[in-house]
Amino acid sequence: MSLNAFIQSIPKAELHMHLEGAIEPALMLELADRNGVSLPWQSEAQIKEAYRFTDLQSFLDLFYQGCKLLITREDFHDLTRAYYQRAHRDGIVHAEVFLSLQSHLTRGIALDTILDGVLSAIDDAARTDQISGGLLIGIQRHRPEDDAIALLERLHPWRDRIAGFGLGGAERGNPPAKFARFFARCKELGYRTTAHAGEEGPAEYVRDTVHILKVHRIDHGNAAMNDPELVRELAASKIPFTVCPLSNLKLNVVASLESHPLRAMLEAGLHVTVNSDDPAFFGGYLNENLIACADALELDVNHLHRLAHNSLTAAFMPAAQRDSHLRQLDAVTASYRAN
Ligand SMILES: Nc1ncnc2[nH]cnc12
Ligand SMILES: [Zn+2]
Repeated sequence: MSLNAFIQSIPKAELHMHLEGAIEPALMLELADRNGVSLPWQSEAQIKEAYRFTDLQSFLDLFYQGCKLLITREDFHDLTRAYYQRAHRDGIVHAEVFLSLQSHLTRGIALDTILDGVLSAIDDAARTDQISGGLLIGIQRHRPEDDAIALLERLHPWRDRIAGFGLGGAERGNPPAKFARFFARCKELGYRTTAHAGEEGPAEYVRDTVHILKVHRIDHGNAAMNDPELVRELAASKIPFTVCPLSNLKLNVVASLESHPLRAMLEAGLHVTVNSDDPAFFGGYLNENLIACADALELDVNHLHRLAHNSLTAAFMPAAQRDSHLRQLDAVTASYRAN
């Protein structure tokens, strides 16, 4: 079995993927047609041509444009279902997905419409493909903290269907401390939390995200590597990092995949996982991220086993289910090593 086939065959979790970042060009055209929304592009090739980003903000501008195509329950359902079908083909056994609710609510789309569409597709995936899912509500950090708190309270009736809350959007100029009250309230209500940190922001943002927001996971976290003392602390605490290599490449967070910190993060003892972030925009789903990193960073079976193991233990998943996937992972890895 080749290393790429091994990557395909191991059970793994994806923990950092924005649903609106999974709108493939073909679906974009279909949604525009279905909803009578005009697009500046006529073909899939033209859409792909537009995906040249200079930084995070240049990408977010397009990401928010794409959000406007999502209007009906079916739109949210079809997008979510398409992602889970693709995840299942990649050998993903559990996927937690971010939803940028505020982008849809502020356009006047009803909360019921959005959540029914997404949650029904997550249920379909569990029933049809035995892939478990989790919905993470992604708060946008350029908006006021009070809006996030109001949304948190409004979501109370769905509390049993929400796996956790995250924080994304433009990092520079929106430091973690801006959301201290929001994350304290999440904690009071018993929610799991994650936050993007150290993607474009400095190591200090990663430290504050852990110390002030007290999140369960860090999304990205690359900049932590600029602070050796922080790395030692985060390695000891075993806090998971959801790293997104192809995203980092496309948004110029790294100059090349060869210079990506993923391998150094693993070797420093950080609890690193690999994820696709916005796969339709960045040219790769989870396996493509893993394969590209294996190539560029010369990862071997031990690294890849560790990454899959980390993804399963970092997931917001019941222990019995996690342990069953871990046993399967060890069995597949042992058989690969034996051949
Ligand atoms: N890579 C990213 N960083 C911050 N916010 C995002 N929203 C969608 N993708 C994102
Ligand atoms: Zn992200």
